[in-house]
Amino acid sequence: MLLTILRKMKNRERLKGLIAATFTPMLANGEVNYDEIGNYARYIEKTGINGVFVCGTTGESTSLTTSERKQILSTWVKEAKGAFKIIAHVGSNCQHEAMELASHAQTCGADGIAAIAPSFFKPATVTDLVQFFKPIAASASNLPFYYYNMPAMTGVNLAVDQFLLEGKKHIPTLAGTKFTHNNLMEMGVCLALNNGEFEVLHGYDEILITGLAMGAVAGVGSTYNYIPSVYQGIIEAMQNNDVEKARILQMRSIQVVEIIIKYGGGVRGGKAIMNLTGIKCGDCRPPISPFSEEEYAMLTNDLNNIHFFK
Ligand SMILES: CC(=O)N[C@H](C=O)[C@@H](O)[C@H](O)[C@H](O)CO
Ligand SMILES: CC(=O)C(=O)O
Repeated sequence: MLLTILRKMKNRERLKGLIAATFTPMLANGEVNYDEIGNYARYIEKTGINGVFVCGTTGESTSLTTSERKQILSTWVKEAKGAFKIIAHVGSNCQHEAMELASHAQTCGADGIAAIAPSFFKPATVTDLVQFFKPIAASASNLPFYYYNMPAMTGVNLAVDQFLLEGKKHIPTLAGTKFTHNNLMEMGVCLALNNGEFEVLHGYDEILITGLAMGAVAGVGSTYNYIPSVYQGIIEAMQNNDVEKARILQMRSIQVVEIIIKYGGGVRGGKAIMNLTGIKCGDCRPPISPFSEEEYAMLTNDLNNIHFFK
């Protein structure tokens, strides 16, 4: 059994390119708009994005019930029809809920799972974190497991390289980390471990160029949803050693990120941009406030000023 898992993990396909962190479409009454996921999936397929990261930060997982998270994931799997990869975020402050989500992700046909650190009661040590994740990963024993590292949101800033090394001893499916942090030294150390044993998925879109420079080959991001060609261009330019071109494109992404920050960040501002680009994502759930008509007008104006729609 363990040997089979280890063999499968060794031969697994590594993630490459852009993985869009999906927004969760919502109706005016605050319910999840499952019907829109089909349009969303066809849009993703058209853009050439390599995969989606479902119900992460951008998908407002912490504002969803476990049963909603399951239904959102199943809908994505159904609508993707195998055209792109599906990584299910199963993290929760409640280990048992995360285990339930992980087991569901495997049953419904996701390609991998990821989990963020618990952030109310925080793990004090790397060992605590490994022990927290162990049964979660084991609940989807055929799927690669990624540790979603995001200290700015969780307040958990344990050494990721140590987590990977210690985690591997207890979590046979541990594939790597989704690294949403500005500590590029730590990122480099993770990438270099055991001659590149672990996948390190780049986190912050506005500095994708730096992650690629360190050696990352895949990224998970919210703005990939609406400016995929900018990031596809950055990846291509870096592959061609055209740093200057990559930098120009990265500055383009920064212009857009500056605007979303003005409107409350990647989740709130990003969801509003999705609405403007034609995928009906609606508003966020409380405590993130709804977007007013005035704000939509201001946002459109800001985006026009940087020729976003061209
Ligand atoms: C908080 C959050 O959603 N982080 C995302 C993923 O790591 C990023 O894609 C950011 O949204 C993006 O880099 C804009 O800051
Ligand atoms: C961006 C990202 O990784 C998330 O939404 O979780």
